[in-house]
Amino acid sequence: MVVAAAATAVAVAHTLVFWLNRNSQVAFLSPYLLKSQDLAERILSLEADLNRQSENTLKEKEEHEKTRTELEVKEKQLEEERQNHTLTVQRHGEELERQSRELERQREELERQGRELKMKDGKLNRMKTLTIVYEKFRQWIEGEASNSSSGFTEFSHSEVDDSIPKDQKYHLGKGSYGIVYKAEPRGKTVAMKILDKSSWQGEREFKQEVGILKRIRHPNLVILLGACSEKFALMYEFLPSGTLEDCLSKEERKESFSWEESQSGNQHMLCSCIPPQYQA
Ligand SMILES: Nc1ncnc2c1ncn2[C@@H]1O[C@H](COP(=O)(O)OP(=O)(O)OP(=O)(O)O)[C@@H](O)[C@H]1O
Repeated sequence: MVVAAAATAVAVAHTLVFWLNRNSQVAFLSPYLLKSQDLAERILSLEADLNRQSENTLKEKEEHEKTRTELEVKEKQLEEERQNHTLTVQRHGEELERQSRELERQREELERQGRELKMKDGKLNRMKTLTIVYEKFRQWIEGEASNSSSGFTEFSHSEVDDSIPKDQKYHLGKGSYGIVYKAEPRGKTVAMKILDKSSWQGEREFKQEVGILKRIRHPNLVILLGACSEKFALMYEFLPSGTLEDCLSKEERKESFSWEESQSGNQHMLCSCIPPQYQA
């Protein structure tokens, strides 16, 4: 505004000087008018400087604004990257924890399988020993001379039928394979077991079994005195002292045998049946 006013004043002064020079009437005013012209030019130059500076400042301001915006964008990006990084680290941590739990579970599973294998191994070894013992036992049975079965009697169908007692008091008990009676075929007291036919495959199997049983001699086993293959009947020597259960309860042994105990019992009994030369 000031500059415009000065410029106007200068223009007016010019016109006035021009007009005065032409008319040669106020020549004495010329030095002042010239000074004021200089002043006006300097003002114009200053104004131009100011305009330039103002433009520069504007440009700088725009640059500054641009840089600030860029910085803000970068800052935002960095923040997003930081958050993403934090999330990734957190996910990795969780994944590591999950993997470590899984490893721990697999380790425990391996340990459990190891224990199971050890147990199976032990059982397998016992079974192997038992198999060897049974095999030796079989060899012994097959190799035994038939004279060991001396005293064995084949009974007829009718002899068995006739000796089955009607009185319930001669009914000794019932096992998994049949009923046992106290009977007296051919005047000899025996425990006669009539096998349930459904529990046998047939006569051939029965005869095979009898062939083995009649050869066995052991202090803890009853002797098979006779049989009848038509009736599936087995005659054992009669034991007057009651059942095994009675004996055990007398000894107040209430707990049952474990699998291992019964197997080692079987093994011990079989071993003691077999002569030393056949033993494993
Ligand atoms: N030789 C015997 N002398 C006296 N009683 C006997 C004789 N054999 C068996 N008994 C009686 O008959 C019952 C049944 O015997 P059995 O041999 O049929 O079966 P278990 O040995 O008791 O069982 P499982 O057949 O299931 O092994 C016995 O509990 C016993 O009371």
